[in-house]
Amino acid sequence: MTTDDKADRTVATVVVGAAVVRDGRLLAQQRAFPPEAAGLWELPGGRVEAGEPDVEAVRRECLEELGVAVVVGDRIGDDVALPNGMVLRVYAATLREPWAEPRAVEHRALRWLTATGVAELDWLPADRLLVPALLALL
Ligand SMILES: Nc1nc2c([nH]c(=O)n2[C@H]2C[C@H](O)[C@@H](COP(=O)(O)OP(=O)(O)OP(=O)(O)O)O2)c(=O)[nH]1
Repeated sequence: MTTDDKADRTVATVVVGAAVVRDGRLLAQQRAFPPEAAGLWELPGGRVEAGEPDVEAVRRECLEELGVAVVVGDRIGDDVALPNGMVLRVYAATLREPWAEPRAVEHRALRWLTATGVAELDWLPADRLLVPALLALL
């Protein structure tokens, strides 16, 4: 086995998050499970599948979780290490149809946040580290 093979095996799984902004507000969603995360807030997103480009994963997760199509923009902030060995990587996004209304398909609630709301929300720990980068979008 070469050093490169070993490196490939240790690449962390990426969880993509979408920082969807409309009219100066950021979209956040409240987790319904697992019990230790229920009630905390996160960005729409999820695990990138094998061979899937990050941008495609952001589009897929937004369709699955919110029922809306998004246009994916720049990366936001740095990758954040998650406790389970994965990394959270966030991309800016906008609704492809600005009038579309996202729905909480798998989550407890959705909220469009002002800057004050972003600063004060009960985020998952990894997302809390991204708050300065998220505020810069608003
Ligand atoms: N989607 C999302 N996951 C986050 C964020 N912050 C954060 O720590 N996570 C964690 C929670 C989970 O451990 C992991 C992704 O979980 P997920 O349930 O969204 O992933 P998934 O859609 O691929 O779901 P599944 O296959 O596990 O059912 O990343 C965030 O802002 N968005």
